Amino acid sequence: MNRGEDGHSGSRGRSPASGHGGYRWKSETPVGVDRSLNESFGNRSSGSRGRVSGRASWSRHNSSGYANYEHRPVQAYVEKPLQVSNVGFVEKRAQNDGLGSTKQPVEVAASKFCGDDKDLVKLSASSSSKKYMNLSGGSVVSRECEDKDGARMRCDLVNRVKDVSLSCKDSVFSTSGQKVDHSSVVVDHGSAHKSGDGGNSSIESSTGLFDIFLEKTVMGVKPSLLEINREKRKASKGYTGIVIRPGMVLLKNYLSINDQVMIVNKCRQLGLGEGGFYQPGYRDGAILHLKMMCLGKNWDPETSQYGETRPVDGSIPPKIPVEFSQFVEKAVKESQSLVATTSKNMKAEDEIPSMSPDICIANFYTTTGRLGLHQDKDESRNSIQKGLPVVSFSIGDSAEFLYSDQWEDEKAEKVLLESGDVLIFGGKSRNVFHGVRSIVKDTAPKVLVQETSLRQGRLNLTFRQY
Ligand SMILES: O=C(O)CCC(=O)C(=O)O
Ligand SMILES: [Fe+2]
Repeated sequence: MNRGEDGHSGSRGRSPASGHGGYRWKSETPVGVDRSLNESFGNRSSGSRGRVSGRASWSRHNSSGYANYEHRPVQAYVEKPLQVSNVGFVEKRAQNDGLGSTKQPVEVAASKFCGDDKDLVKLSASSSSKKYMNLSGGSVVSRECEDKDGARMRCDLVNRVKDVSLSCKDSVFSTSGQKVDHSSVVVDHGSAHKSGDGGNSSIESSTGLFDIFLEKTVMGVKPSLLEINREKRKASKGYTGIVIRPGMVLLKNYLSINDQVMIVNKCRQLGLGEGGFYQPGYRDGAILHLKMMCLGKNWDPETSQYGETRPVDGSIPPKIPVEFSQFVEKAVKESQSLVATTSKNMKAEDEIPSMSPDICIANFYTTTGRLGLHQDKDESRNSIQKGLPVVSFSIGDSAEFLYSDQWEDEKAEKVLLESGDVLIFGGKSRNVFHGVRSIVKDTAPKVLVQETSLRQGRLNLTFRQY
């Protein structure tokens, strides 16, 4: 995978290029080095690369199970028949995953306007405020999902969220083996904001790993009932599927708040253990504008290769939690059935092939984080050739996500990825250039922030099959 944070050779590198807001994408290398202008290009020698110091000798820990975490079904909605604006009425198969969905038909209401701005699409179920996306030839499918018993579900949501927080709270240990007590930790987005990107928790300072939680120091402002109710309404509406382009599907509002809380808590727990969140950097000394943790296999930005250990500290990446993989496989199935309703000439499986993730790259972007245009192409040749999709979860603050067939941000299309969105790109879009232009501050759901101690910023998980 070439991860272009400030565009390291089109891979997940970073590449300075002419660009928006201090972003430069093009570099001297053909495939994407994206270094920010204020970063040092030199310093190839060992030394300060802004990453965790030292090679800790990690003791193996059992990261595979969810012994301390009880995951419960979350989809308490009834699916209805599916309708797509320019495709007509289609019966939609119910989700089948044992994660709690019902097997009733689903109705999907679609809304697409073509005004002056061609292909302006309203995401009708995405939020209470109007959100528009500029899509070329995309189609939108909005699934209205109702809970069987609205009141009960809302109650359940709050209870489940609490359960998740509690069970995760109990299972969090610092790497020194000390149990971390979060009973006194109250979310304070206000103070998180004040401390900005520089804030860190006491655990972070003692381990050298990046903590995606911030410990509260001052009593924060609690979200208003109005805000909480708005978010609950949004959560109970279900998700909206959008075919952005062949092979690329966006499932808006796909992960429920309690799924997000579970994922955040699990990532925080893993992030403070062996192979946890650290500051990645390139061989030339440039750093990525994000913190990273790999699950399953390690992706090394210095070599653009996957391996079983992380060269910078010898750590072994934690396994991908089984619940995460279930979400991914289910999301891919959903995207396939959406594609089946919209593309007449292609089999959905050809457009977005199925996959079983064995790699997850978790990125945490602080509010100044970004990632330059790049292609994900360090997976096996077979995986890339088959177009096995990359599945991306967004949690926390929203991100301006760019995608393009070319390695030029001026030509890139933009879509806002909000908390709970799942983006899938495989098949013809497997090699799409993509990146994160910016993080939109203070846009994380208040309930999520209240129920976890997530910092300001964005957690992104991209799943792949090697
Ligand atoms: O954060 C995102 O949405 C994209 C992340 C990404 O492209 C990567 O990790 O390769
Ligand atoms: Fe990527």
